[in-house]
Amino acid sequence: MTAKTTKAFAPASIGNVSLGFDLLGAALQPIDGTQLGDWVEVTDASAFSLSVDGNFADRLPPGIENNIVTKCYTFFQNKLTSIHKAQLNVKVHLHKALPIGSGLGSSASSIVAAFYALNEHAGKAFSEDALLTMMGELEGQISGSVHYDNVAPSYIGGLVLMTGQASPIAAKLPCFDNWYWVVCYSGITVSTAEARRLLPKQYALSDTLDFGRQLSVFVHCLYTQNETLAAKMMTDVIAEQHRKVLLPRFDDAREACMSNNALAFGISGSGPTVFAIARELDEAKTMQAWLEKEYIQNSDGFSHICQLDDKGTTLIS
Ligand SMILES: Nc1ncnc2c1ncn2[C@@H]1O[C@H](COP(=O)(O)OP(=O)(O)O)[C@@H](O)[C@H]1O
Ligand SMILES: N[C@@H](CCOP(=O)(O)O)C(=O)O
Repeated sequence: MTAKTTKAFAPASIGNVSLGFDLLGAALQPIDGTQLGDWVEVTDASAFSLSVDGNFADRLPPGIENNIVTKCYTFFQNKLTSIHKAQLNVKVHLHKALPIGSGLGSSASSIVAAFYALNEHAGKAFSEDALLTMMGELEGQISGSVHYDNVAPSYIGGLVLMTGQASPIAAKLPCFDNWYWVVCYSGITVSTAEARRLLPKQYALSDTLDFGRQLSVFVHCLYTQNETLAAKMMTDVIAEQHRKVLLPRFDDAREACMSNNALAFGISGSGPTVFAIARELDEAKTMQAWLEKEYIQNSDGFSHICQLDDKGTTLIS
């Protein structure tokens, strides 16, 4: 008899989306069909083990105990035992396709794929919010504080707003179906935890007023489909000015994309990936060509033209 196997794919994501620090995130699907994200496979076995492959597997910390997927398994198993008095005897395989410290929600993608596959394998033992809480907890262990703006979109798909409540933790928003999201990973590494330490502990009242105004007007625009006003709200008063020092050629990249009709441009998560929004595919291609030539720093870098991935995490075969 063949052992039961469950395999889940979790897409890359843009945290913050410029105007929603820790509160807004978007899941990505390259338009050329590339699978931009990690997958995790769980198979019945007598004892836990973790194997890893994929383009960025060799950049993971050595030792399976240091891989976030092992920590996900332990965390899930403890919850399963304490709440359902059950045991999940499995081996786990991680396909690491997303570069680490890239600003594309790399750790989130591994975490989400792992929890999703474990939960499906355990017969959907936990609800969506219970599982999302676990994902946020593990993401917090990596970055130093719990934030859902990568795990939530990677899990449920689309453009997602965090509620700050235990249930629902996240709400999917409408967006503009015609938008192309051009992402470019420069190839260097930025630690999310370190990029968070760069931020001030307190902000000026004027910045907090701008933050609240921008996010609320943006959400209004999504529901009224006012693309022009929505795009005007997409600037970052919280993180960009403090983090862009870590990103060589960030200002040049903004200038190049905006002068090619980008609706918005910003840092994806904590960077170094940047994103630009284009209304037309030929404009997206022009921005991508510039970013590939000028923003990428080494052979690890890449760029994709994406749309929002509305499905989020899915089972794959
Ligand atoms: N499966 C994994 N995927 C990504 N990072 C992992 C994984 N397991 C452990 N790590 C560690 O977690 C940290 C992730 O760093 P972080 O800057 O948060 O990356 P990202 O922003 O790409 O999620 C790194 O220190 C990395 O070595
Ligand atoms: N809101 C977080 C998002 C981090 O995203 P990542 O992809 O860089 O891990 C932050 O800005 O710190």
